[in-house]
Amino acid sequence: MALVLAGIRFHWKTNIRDSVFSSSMATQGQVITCKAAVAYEPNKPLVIEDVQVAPPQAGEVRIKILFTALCHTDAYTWSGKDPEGLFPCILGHEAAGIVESIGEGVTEVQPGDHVIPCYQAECRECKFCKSGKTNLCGKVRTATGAGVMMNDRKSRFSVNGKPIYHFMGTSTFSQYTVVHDVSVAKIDPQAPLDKVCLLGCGVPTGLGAVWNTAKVEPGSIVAIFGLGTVGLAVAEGAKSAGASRIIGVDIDSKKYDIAKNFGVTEFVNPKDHDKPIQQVLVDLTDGGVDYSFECIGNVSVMRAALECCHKGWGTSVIIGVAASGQEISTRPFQLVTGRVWKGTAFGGFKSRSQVPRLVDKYMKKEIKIDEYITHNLTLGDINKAFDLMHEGGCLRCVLKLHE
Ligand SMILES: NC(=O)c1ccc[n+]([C@@H]2O[C@H](COP(=O)([O-])OP(=O)(O)OC[C@H]3O[C@@H](n4cnc5c(N)ncnc54)[C@H](O)[C@@H]3O)[C@@H](O)[C@H]2O)c1
Ligand SMILES: N[C@@H](CCC(=O)N[C@@H](CSCO)C(=O)NCC(=O)O)C(=O)O
Ligand SMILES: [Zn+2]
Ligand SMILES: [Zn+2]
Repeated sequence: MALVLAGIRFHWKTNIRDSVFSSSMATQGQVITCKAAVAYEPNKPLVIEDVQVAPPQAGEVRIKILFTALCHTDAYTWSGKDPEGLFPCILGHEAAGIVESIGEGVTEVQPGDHVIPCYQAECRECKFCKSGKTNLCGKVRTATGAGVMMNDRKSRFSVNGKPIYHFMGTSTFSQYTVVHDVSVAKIDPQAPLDKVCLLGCGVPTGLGAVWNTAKVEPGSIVAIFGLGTVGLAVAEGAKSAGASRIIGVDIDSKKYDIAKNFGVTEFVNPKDHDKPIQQVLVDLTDGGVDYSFECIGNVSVMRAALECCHKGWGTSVIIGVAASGQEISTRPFQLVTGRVWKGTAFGGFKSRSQVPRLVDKYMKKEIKIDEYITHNLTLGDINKAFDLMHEGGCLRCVLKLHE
C-alpha cells in the first residue's frame, strides 16, 4: 500500500525502504562524505578514502550502493590497458542499491526505490535506442567514457576538493554514487540486493549473448572459450535454448566440474592437444560448431573461436574485452565461406527495460545467480577481492558496502 504526500511516496510494507528513505531526507541536497575505493594509478592498490559525493544535478540519481561485485573489466581498466581508463577514478559496475535522492526532472525513480545501476544506458530517445537494432545507447556515452557527468562535464566525486573520475557511468566501489537517470533500472524491492547485483553485468552478458545476439536454436552445437562467470552464463543460456552439445574450452581443467552444473556437456583443455584448438573442435563436431563464444579477451582465441565454426553458417560471438592495441585477424576466406563474426555488449539486453525482467526471472528461479557467487567480503577487503579474481576458484566476489 502506498500513500503519496507532497509528491513523496510512502510505502508501509518495505522496512528497508522506509529507513533509507528517512535517512535520505536528511542528506538530500547535501554533499555526502562516505567511503570509496579510489584507484589512483594503474595497478597500485586501491585506497579506501573518505570521498565527497555531490548531490545529483538535473537528470541524475544518487544511489546508496549496498552490494557490488567485481568484474574482470574493472581489473582490465585498473591494469592500465583500457584506452578509456582515467585515473584517479572509482571503478565498479556490477551492483545494487537504493535511490537516496534525485535531481531535477527525474521522473522514473524516487528515493527509496531499489535499483541496479546500468553501465549501458537506455534513453529510449536516441538514434540507437529508436533503431530497434541494438541495445547500445548514445545519450550519455561520451560523458561516461570521459569519466564525467553529462550535465556539466564534471565529476560528482572529490577527495579534499580534488576531482575523482567516474567509471563506466556507474562507479559502484563507493558507498554512494551518482549516475544518469537513463542508467538506472528500478527492480522488485523484494529481490535480495546481495544477489541481484550480479545482473549489472556478467550474468546478463552471457545469457544475452546466446538469446539475443546469437539466437541459438534447439539442437545446436555450442563451443564456449573461457569458463569464468561470463562463459558459464553462456552455458546456462545455451542449455535453456536447447543446445544439444555444449563444449567448454578452458586452460584450467578444474573449471569442468563447476561448468557441468551450468550445462557444459564436454570439456576440452587446449593444453592436452598438439593440434590448434580450432582443428580439435572441427574434428570433434563433424566439421565445426554452430555457435562459438569467446569469453576471455584473448585475440588469438577469438580467431580460434571463429575458425572452429561450421562452414556455411557457423557464428562466433566475441564477448571478451581485449587490451588496447590488440587486433583480431583471420583469412577473409573464413567469412567468404559463410562463417559470421559478431560481438555483444551487455548481451544485447536493453538495460532499463530488461534488467527488471531478469530480476523477476531470478525471483521465479528461472535463472541462476547464487551459484556464481563464490566469495563475500567487505569494501575494506577490495584489494584481496581483486587478488582472488586472479585465482581459479573465484567466479564472483560480492562486497558489502555498509556495516
Ligand atoms: N562484452 C561485454 O559486455 C562483457 C561483459 C562482461 C565481461 N566481459 C569480458 O568477458 C571476459 C570474461 O569475463 P569473466 O568475468 O568470465 O572472466 P574470467 O577471468 O573469470 O574467465 C576467463 C576464463 O578464461 C580462461 N582462459 C584464460 N585464457 C584462456 C585460453 N587461452 N584458452 C582457454 N581458456 C582460457 C580462464 O581460465 C578463465 O576460466 C573478460 O574479458 C571481461 O572483460 C565482457
Ligand atoms: N573502454 C573499453 C571498452 C571495453 C568494453 O568493450 N566494454 C564492454 C563492457 S565490459 C563489461 O564488463 C561494452 O559493453 N562496451 C560497449 C560500450 O562501452 O559502450 C575499451 O575501449 O577497450
Ligand atoms: Zn563487467
Ligand atoms: Zn538512447
